[in-house]
Formats: sequence, C-alpha cells, structure tokens
Amino acid sequence: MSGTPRALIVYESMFGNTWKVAEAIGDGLRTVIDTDLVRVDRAPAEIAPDVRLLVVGGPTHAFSMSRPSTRADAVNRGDVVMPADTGIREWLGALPDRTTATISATFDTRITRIRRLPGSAARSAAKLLRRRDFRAMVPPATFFVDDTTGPIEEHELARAQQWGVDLGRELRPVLGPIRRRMRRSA
Ligand SMILES: Cc1cc2nc3c(=O)[nH]c(=O)nc-3n(C[C@H](O)[C@H](O)[C@H](O)COP(=O)(O)O)c2cc1C
Repeated sequence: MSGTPRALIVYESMFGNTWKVAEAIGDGLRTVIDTDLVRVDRAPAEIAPDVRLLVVGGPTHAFSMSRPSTRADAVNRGDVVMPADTGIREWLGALPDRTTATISATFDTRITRIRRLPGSAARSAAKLLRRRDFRAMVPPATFFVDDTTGPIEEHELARAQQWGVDLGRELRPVLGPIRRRMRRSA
C-alpha cells in the first residue's frame, strides 16, 4: 500500500444524469477523503494501490448494467455525453484480480415512474465486484431520473451528495488506522 489513501469514482453516463450524480457523490466524499472522478472510457485498466475506495456507477439499461446494444439504443434516443463503445460492465469485466484490499460501493440511475420494476445496474455491478474480492461498504444505491434522457431533480442530487458524505463516514474507521500508520512513519 502506498501514497495518501484516496477514493476513485468511475461512472458511465449516456445523457449526463449519472455524471451529475457521480459529481454530487464526489462532493460528499471529498469532505472525508481525496476523491478522483473519471469517466469509464478514460478509467485506468488497473486500480492503483492508494485507491482505498472504488465507487462505480452507471445507468440501468434493460434491468441491469448497459450492454453495447442498449447503448446503441441510447444513441438513437438523444445526444450522448460519452462514446457508446464501452460501459461499466466491460470495464469491470476487464479488471485484473486484486492485489490489495479495496472497498467498493455502487450506484445507478433509473426512471422514477417504473421504480417498482426489478433490476438495477448498481446491484449487477456489486455482484461483479464481489466476485473480484472487493468488499462492499454499503448496499447499492439508486438515484431517480424523470425520464430516459432526464432530467434529474435537485433533491436527487442532494441525496447523492449526502450518500457520498455517509459513505465517507463509514470509511473513517477503516482509514483511521492507515492514517495513524502514515503519521507515525512520516
Ligand atoms: C436502452 C435503455 C434501456 C433502459 N432500461 C431501463 C430499465 O430497465 N429500468 C429503468 O429504470 N430505466 C431504464 N432506462 C432509463 C435509464 O436508466 C436512464 O436513461 C438513465 O438513468 C439516464 O442516465 P444517463 O443520463 O446517465 O444515461 C433505460 C434507458 C435506455 C436508453
């Protein structure tokens, strides 16, 4: 383990709503830990050892994480904010096996009006992470958009920021011993 512990948020977004949620979560998390935010098509192929918390989020497509076909569908529905050739499913699938213990958390966006339907990208992503020995810090979280292309209401973004703050609080007891060790060796 090396460097100052930090959090990394990797997000996928077609119409910009999950991006806004990721930024709000980052604002919350930064009250506790240095946090980097990166789009999935620019995300590192490996998780650096100083990343103590990995947060992954994306839009729910067809009851799960997006696939090439659902992203192609999204492109036909409106202007997209990132290339459709990759998503969190592909990025998580290509991650190498863990060499250091990393804690994880996942989130997604879904449509308010069909909130009773099952299926969540966050839950699917959490399953993939568990298989790769990441330890989930909190249950998967969902933030709601008004319709397929949005918008997302301010109260959902406020909830996302608070989720980030709460996640940071959960992380504190885990970071405490690391910070103390770092102070001693400084
Ligand atoms: C092809 C496709 C399939 C979708 N399937 C679902 C779904 O199963 N459940 C749901 O709640 N929303 C579904 N949605 C709506 C997305 O969740 C919504 O577009 C997304 O939350 C917006 O986030 P973004 O702007 O970051 O892409 C779907 C959208 C698309 C384009």
